[in-house]
Amino acid sequence: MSTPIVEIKHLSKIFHTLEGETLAVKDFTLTINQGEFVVLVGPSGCGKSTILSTLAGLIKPSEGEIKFNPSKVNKKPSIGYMLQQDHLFPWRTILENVFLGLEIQGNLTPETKKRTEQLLDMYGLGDFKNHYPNQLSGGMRQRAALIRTLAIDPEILLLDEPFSALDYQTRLAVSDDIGSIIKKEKRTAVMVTHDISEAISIK
Ligand SMILES: Nc1ncnc2c1ncn2[C@@H]1O[C@H](COP(=O)(O)OP(=O)(O)OP(=O)(O)O)[C@@H](O)[C@H]1O
Repeated sequence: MSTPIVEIKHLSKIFHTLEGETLAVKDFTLTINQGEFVVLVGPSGCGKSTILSTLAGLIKPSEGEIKFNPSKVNKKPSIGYMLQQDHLFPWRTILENVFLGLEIQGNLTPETKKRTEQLLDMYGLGDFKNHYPNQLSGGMRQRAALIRTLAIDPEILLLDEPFSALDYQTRLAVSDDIGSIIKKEKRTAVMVTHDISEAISIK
């Protein structure tokens, strides 16, 4: 049976700026089940990033509510957020980059190090762990960015147009690649994109 991990109910968000008000999201409702891969597709400016930022807790809804783990008395799951650019630090090796989230959490232990190195090996970056980001292709860097996000063991992955910095052909190959990693790791994921072919290639 499918277990809901997030319930978004009647979410609306209005941004107030000096120029006026922008209704970024209007009455959005969605239930996401454990292990589900949800892709939200829509044109630029339709409010996709706002939905992700609200899910991540970075901004507050103007109306509506988000319930996490409704069956476990609203326990907030850990969330990993992957952005449009890979944001790997050029002066750190791939290994040092994928350890970053764990370091920030103060959770870089022999066990978490080992698990992260296993992810690099499993997903074809084991031979590149001592390379620097500029020595890797765009697709490999994006894979490294995903492994950095997975290293902190998030219950929900949020992906904001994670392939938009890549050229078209690489984008389709990498989205397929990243989609299968996320499924293999049995993660719940929410991805937003304006590109319908990208959404379809995540099968
Ligand atoms: N912090 C903010 N302050 C004011 N307006 C904002 C803010 N963030 C987003 N908006 C506005 O809200 C609307 C939705 O933006 P959002 O970034 O969520 O859309 P999007 O679908 O993710 O588009 P894109 O793919 O271009 O990022 C846009 O009109 C945008 O200008």
